[in-house]
Amino acid sequence: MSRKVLTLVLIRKPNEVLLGYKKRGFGSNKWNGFGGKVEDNESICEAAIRELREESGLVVSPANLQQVGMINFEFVGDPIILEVHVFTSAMYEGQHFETEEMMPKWFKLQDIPFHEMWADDRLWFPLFLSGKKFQGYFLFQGHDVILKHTLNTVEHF
Ligand SMILES: CNc1ncnc2c1ncn2[C@@H]1O[C@H](COP(=O)(O)OP(=O)(O)OP(=O)(O)O)[C@@H](O)[C@H]1O
Repeated sequence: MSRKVLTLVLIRKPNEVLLGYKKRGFGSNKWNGFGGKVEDNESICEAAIRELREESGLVVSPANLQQVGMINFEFVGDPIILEVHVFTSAMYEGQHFETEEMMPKWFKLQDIPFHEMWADDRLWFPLFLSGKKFQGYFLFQGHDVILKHTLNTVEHF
């Protein structure tokens, strides 16, 4: 088993969250936060900020980035575990814009499109939205079916 470290950033307003519609690559045609692979020369936080900027145009400073989750994903038949570090910020600069990879859009919390998101999101978003920190593990069969999972709140990262 090897690991790939990824980031996921969810920008919040009191009653809204910014999601991006992924137009290509892994998780395409799904709404998700902004993120991607951590490169060799950067920290996980640096990668989170870079991916957010590249995919949405928004800029967040390290002081405003809070880690809220850590999730390990395993796919049946795939030896690579995805280790996703989930961050949030309520402070940002810039205007979001559409990029080659993502189409950003604000969603009211009651209108989050879970039916067009990764199946795990429906399970952990409620923790994130209520301000809890969490750690999870999901075993997927294909991209739609969760065979088993664990999800626990944690005090801090
Ligand atoms: C399985 N359940 C899942 N649920 C929620 N989110 C998931 C996820 N699995 C992956 N993610 C996120 O999807 C993005 C993929 O990023 P991905 O396109 O692979 O990265 P990156 O932009 O570096 O790739 P390219 O440079 O285009 O190859 C990245 O934010 C990652 O955290």
